[in-house]
Amino acid sequence: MSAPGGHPAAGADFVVVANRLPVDKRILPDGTNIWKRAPGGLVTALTPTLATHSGAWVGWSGRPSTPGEPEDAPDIEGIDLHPVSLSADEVADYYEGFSNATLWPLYHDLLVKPVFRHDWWDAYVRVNRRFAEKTSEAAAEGATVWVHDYQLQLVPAMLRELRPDLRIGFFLHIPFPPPELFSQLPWRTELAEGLLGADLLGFHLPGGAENFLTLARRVLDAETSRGPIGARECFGTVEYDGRTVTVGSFPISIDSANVAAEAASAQERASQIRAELGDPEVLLLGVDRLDYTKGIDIRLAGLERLFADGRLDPAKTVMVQLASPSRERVDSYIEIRNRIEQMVGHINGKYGTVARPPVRYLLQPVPRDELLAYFRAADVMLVTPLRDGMNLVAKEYLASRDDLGGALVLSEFTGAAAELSEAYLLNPYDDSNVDDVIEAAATDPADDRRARMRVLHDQVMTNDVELWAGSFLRTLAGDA
Ligand SMILES: Nc1nc2c(ncn2[C@@H]2O[C@H](COP(=O)(O)OP(=O)(O)O)[C@@H](O)[C@H]2O)c(=O)[nH]1
Ligand SMILES: O=P(O)(O)OC[C@H]1O[C@H](O[C@H]2O[C@H](CO)[C@@H](O)[C@H](O)[C@H]2O)[C@H](O)[C@@H](O)[C@@H]1O
Repeated sequence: MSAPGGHPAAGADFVVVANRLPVDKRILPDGTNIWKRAPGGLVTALTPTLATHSGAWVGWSGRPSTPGEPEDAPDIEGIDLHPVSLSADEVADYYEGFSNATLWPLYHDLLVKPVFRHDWWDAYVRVNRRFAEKTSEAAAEGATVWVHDYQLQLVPAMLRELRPDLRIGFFLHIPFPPPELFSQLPWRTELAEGLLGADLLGFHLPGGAENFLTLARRVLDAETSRGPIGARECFGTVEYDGRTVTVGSFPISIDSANVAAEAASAQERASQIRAELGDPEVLLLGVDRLDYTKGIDIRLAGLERLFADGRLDPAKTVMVQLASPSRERVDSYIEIRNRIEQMVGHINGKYGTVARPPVRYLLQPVPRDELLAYFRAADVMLVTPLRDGMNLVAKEYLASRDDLGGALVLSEFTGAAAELSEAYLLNPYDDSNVDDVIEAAATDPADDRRARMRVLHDQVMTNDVELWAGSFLRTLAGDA
């Protein structure tokens, strides 16, 4: 049924559009489907907000569709889900290709060389259009639509063309690079124009927002504001196509109160984990998607040097690395996996005993309650990315520690470092700094570590995901 304007009368007033639905579709051996809540930063961040807004979510199920297969549309935790189908070729070209072998490395400091392919770009345009059309069908007249992330940068302009009645926000979850890097893209003009279809463009950090303003001036010759941007304040503007687009910084966070409560109830399991690991003097922990941006190799190399130099004792130290498989068919992900597994084997072979390898490595996601028990058990949390938009793991660790135990080692090259200055900050490109900081976090007096944790825990409890989503949506509504 359509409203007078031709838009769905029963559509949602608030629609989230993201590459992934907040669930994964799994096919059981008997051929039936089940939907499971998916891991990942965006999903974790938005689920509580959507549940309170009773909105809709447009996204991909995480599996390629077979031609002709109808997509079922489940309703999970009060959210109306609208699946977008991708064929196996589109998964290869749009998701693994243009999103994760072109844009991802380009936006993460060229840590690997981006691949520029016209057939991938064509698939990106086609899939973005499909998302825009699906969103247009799901949104009620005058609805607010919140588009997310680098996979969907053309959606704001495509959607505006289809539905000028909508209020459109866009948030980028990864860093926005300096114009010097972005300008390598053969399709830089199209992407910048795609983003400017939004009413509000959000970035984690002021630096990302300022990079975008510079780009709009250089690539589109647009008129922009020039003053500094602040977190959740001092917004910038771009005048484009007869409209004013607002640009701002909104550092994402987590559902802190829930994480703290769930982690406190995992204390018994945390003690059990330490016992299972042989009650080490120092328990170091890493939790990441297996991605070359995360610096898993950086922390392993640091650990080996600390063992080699006698600064940490391999008989009394255990490092647990929980890695979730990610983008497994992309070459650079295959390479980093091989490298990490070779390093783990090398350290255990050289510094372990048969009964007690110092590194315990898992390549599978663990259940949420188990993850929180690991946070609660760890003496030192190692977050060492070479570049990371925010890093929610760091914030989850801090929220988990209402006992004020533990210590956070945090790379300066994460978005989280901008807010968490009491962490043990390190430069992952400086080997001796890596070693010094990990050693300090493991051996500093308990009172010093506790004092840092008190500030950091409070910081994350105050700046939670409600503040992030609320400040973005108020700004989008023009109420900021
Ligand atoms: N349940 C579960 N969640 C995980 C696991 N590994 C990572 N996560 C979650 O995935 C999210 C990762 O977000 P973030 O650190 O921002 O990095 P991203 O992977 O680049 O989005 C966090 O909410 C983690 O708790 C795992 O093994 N199990
Ligand atoms: O969907 P995947 O390809 O499996 O990847 C998972 C998510 O990874 C990225 O996360 C980013 O968003 C986080 C929340 O803002 C942020 O903390 C982190 O620094 C980013 O890397 C990606 O941006 C998401 O789209 C993916 O769903």
